Amino acid sequence: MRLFTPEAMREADRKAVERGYPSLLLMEWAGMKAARVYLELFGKAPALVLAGKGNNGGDGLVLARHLLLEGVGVRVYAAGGQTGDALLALQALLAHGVEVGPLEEASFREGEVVVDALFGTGLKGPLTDFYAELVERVNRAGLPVLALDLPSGLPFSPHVRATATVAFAALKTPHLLQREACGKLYLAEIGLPKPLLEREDLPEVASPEALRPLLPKRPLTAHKGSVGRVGVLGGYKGEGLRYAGAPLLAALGAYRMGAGLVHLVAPEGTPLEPLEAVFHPVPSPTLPPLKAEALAVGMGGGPWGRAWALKALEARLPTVLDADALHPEVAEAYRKAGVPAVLTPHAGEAGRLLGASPEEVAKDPLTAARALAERTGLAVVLKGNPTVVAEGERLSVNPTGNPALATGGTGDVLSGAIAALLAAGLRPFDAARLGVYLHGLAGDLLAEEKGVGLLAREVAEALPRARRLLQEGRVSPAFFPR
Ligand SMILES: NC(=O)C1=CN([C@@H]2O[C@H](COP(=O)(O)OP(=O)(O)OC[C@H]3O[C@@H](n4cnc5c(N)ncnc54)[C@H](OP(=O)(O)O)[C@@H]3O)[C@@H](O)[C@H]2O)[C@H](O)CC1
Ligand SMILES: [K+]
Repeated sequence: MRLFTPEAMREADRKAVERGYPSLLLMEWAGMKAARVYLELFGKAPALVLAGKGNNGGDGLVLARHLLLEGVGVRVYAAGGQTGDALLALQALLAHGVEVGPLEEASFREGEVVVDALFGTGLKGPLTDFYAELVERVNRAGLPVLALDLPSGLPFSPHVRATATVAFAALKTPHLLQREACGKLYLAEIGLPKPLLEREDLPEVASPEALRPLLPKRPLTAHKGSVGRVGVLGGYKGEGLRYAGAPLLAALGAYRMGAGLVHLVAPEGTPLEPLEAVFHPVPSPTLPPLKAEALAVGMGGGPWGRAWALKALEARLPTVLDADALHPEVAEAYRKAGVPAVLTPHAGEAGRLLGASPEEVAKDPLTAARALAERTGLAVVLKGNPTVVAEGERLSVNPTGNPALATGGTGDVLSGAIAALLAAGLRPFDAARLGVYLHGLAGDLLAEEKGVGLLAREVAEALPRARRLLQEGRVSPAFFPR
């Protein structure tokens, strides 16, 4: 599944028509599928449909007709000046005897659900005047809002804040970068010829179908030395022990992602946990002899972070570099040595590596992740909402995860988990996108059970469940394709 820009989507639309596909069919499917989502979410609650004059409005007029046929009360207000398919959709609705009022007269009534069909991918700039006010009125009305294709106004402000959004044909960048405005996301297939959606040049949205084949197999003859051993190097012993738990959490993440054995190289005095690890207490950053296929480095390293990373480099093993190991000279040393590595910065750390502010990075994580991958020549996991994985030209946007994961130590668990996948033989880009996906899914499972207040170790503990769901093809998708 690819992440489209609104322009790329319009291009696909245009190409379908060039191939002879009747665009009215696309609109009919879009409106019909959106009506289905409406019924699923809001049952027979009456609808207030607000339709613009373009094709997004046309989708809304189709939806109104399908809701009417299902016995749902509809009040429809539309902009004037429809042409083409949108005009046909209007005529079809009028033929059913539905009154369509001018948008200027739209009013909100208690108990109604607003269908936002004002603007979709055709918006050319921020809304102003009448439409800016209308969008603010929608938001102030306090009614549930179902947005068609995109909450109107995105990617600019002001924009509608929807309860749910039905994306047509493919997800578009605002769906993931401005997810807050979209509410619950649905993806509706509307009959576009498949090849038009296969755009290798666009970022991938990580999907269960794409990731499942990457899961490391575990043969009957497996033993702890054959499924991937991980070395965790981190921690700091200076003014007191700071973040002493970080390397331990990475070790847990590695075990829970299926590592056969985890070596824990940490400062003397670090608690000897988890019991299953092989402990190497050291006075300062060193690389003791250990049998491993991958390393996770830097967690809780404080001022030792750089030293840990440069010592670890001597092993010449695939390595996850996190937190205090994230320095430009470290990245450069790994690139020069040709050692495969995965950098796992958050926006602040990525900003430090790129010479940009955290806000700039967070605003456009796709560009930032790509720039960092290009600059370092390494795989990059840019953690955030959404988390973006980049390597060379490839970009993967992760759909799993939720704000409950914003708690100390979850990043350490992720480092260990990715290292376990590297140790099992996955390439950096694949280990990164699979690790990120499962880590987010583990967080989603927990958030559903417990809400906010998770502990990082619980996220590690939920990894096997997430992995099994993916393995067995039972992940209920973040967006519901239908
Ligand atoms: N993906 C698909 O294959 C299909 C998508 N469909 C739906 O169509 C919309 C896109 O429809 P389009 O007609 O291209 O555009 P919109 O409906 O989003 O909006 C176009 C109108 O908006 C006006 N406009 C543009 N910018 C502004 C602005 N800043 N302020 C006010 N008005 C603005 C524009 O007017 P112009 O006079 O400037 O041209 C248009 O009138 C897509 O999102 C889907 O919902 C199809 O239904 C099925 C196939
Ligand atoms: K809309």
